[in-house]
Amino acid sequence: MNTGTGISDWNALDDAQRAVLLARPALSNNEEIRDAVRRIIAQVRADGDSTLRALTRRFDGIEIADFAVSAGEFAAAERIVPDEIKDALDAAIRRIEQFHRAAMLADVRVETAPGVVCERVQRPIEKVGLYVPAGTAPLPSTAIMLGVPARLALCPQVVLCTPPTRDGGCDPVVLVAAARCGIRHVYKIGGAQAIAAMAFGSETIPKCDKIFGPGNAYVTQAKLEVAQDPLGAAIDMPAGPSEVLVIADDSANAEFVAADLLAQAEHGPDSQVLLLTPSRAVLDAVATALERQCALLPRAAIATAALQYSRLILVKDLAQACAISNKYAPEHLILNVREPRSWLAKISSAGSIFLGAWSPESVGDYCSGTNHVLPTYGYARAWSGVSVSSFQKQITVQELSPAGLQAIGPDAATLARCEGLNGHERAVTVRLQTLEKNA
Ligand SMILES: NC(=O)c1ccc[n+]([C@@H]2O[C@H](COP(=O)([O-])OP(=O)(O)OC[C@H]3O[C@@H](n4cnc5c(N)ncnc54)[C@H](O)[C@@H]3O)[C@@H](O)[C@H]2O)c1
Ligand SMILES: N[C@H](CO)Cc1c[nH]c[nH+]1
Ligand SMILES: [Zn+2]
Repeated sequence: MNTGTGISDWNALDDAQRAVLLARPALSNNEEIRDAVRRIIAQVRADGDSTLRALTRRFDGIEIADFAVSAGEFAAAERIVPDEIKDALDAAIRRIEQFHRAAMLADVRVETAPGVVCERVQRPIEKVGLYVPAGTAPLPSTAIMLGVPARLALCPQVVLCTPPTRDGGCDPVVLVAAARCGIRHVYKIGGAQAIAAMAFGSETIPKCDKIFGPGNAYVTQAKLEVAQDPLGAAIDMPAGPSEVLVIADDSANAEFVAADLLAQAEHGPDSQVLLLTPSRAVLDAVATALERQCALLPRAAIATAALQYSRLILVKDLAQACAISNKYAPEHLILNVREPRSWLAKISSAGSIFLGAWSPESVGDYCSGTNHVLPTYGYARAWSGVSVSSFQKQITVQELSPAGLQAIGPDAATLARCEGLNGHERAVTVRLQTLEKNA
């Protein structure tokens, strides 16, 4: 099988060629996707459930009478799913919960001047909507990556949407995973239409304040669209087609590197995987291993399609590799090099980092404890992956005693005067004068 993955020498390319090399595949037909998604959102807003049924017929080829998963379906899922899978889910949930709990933001209380107390408290987002992809494969792991932090944040209303199975049901492992996270409101609906339903509500699907979760280019575009609408919903981040960038030195095992690249390539034809290495021998060995390993995968056709957008790049040294990686800002970065931790400080943009030969990206996808819902498309330059704080609002509080106001009020009055905002100034001075009179 020809995976079609070309090898490029970074230092033999001009800036335009380098930009092409680092371009994301899904953005090339973005306008078409955006227009299609806008039409879907407008239809769902206008006609609710009846449009959701029509779109599910069109895009998923399924006739759905009731989107809501019944108690009977949850019970059947519990019976069908083998213990081995339940045990692995439970172990993954334990580790994800352990890490996410430890990483929760603490409340803050600081006295910034005598009698002036500033605080930060946290409150859960009331109504959250979780999207669990299931186009090419149902991803129960995404249900726990979203369900665990939602539960730790104590969100009162959690709904989950996921595309229907071919027989009009819901993937049983997704249901078991959802139930283990305390989620009972699950709807069989996928794609941009699911995002529109959670953002604006329909007869069946409740409107949510914030929508979480990854998905294909349609899902991601829909999230971006509803986030811009004041009547829509906030979103966690644009978490689109999966990406991995591997930086390898000459100590790297080419079989490991190829396996890591294919693990993300198999997600979808628009996944993107990159290798940066100063070792020509590693590049050649990985190219050969990719061909051989890809042919063995049940999803070889998908992985092969993704490899068309993928890059094997020869670089001058590891410092140059880190600089290119920061520019690309990958969803996942694997540092398969001799002393990986010594390079960590050089990395400024990545969704999640995997250090050393024994840290495959797959463990982050399932069960190491970190979250796998991460920014793609280069959004890792400014966005972070999902955490408990994604499900919370941080609210600041301040409380001043009379002495506190006397201590800082004059500064506020001076700055208000400087901005020509006399109303602001008066709100302070009227109190200071009262205190003086009563002194
Ligand atoms: N960034 C992350 O954190 C992260 C995590 C997990 C998965 N992912 C990515 O999520 C994606 C999952 O994609 P998927 O397709 O398997 O599942 P999906 O659930 O995102 O999308 C499937 C839905 O897309 C809709 N659809 C299909 N064709 C359409 C069309 N032509 N027009 C409009 N809508 C259409 C259908 O309604 C279908 O239900 C993959 O790209 C994977 O790489 C990303
Ligand atoms: N790699 C995906 C995020 O890009 C997450 C995932 C789920 N299942 C397997 N992988
Ligand atoms: Zn994955």
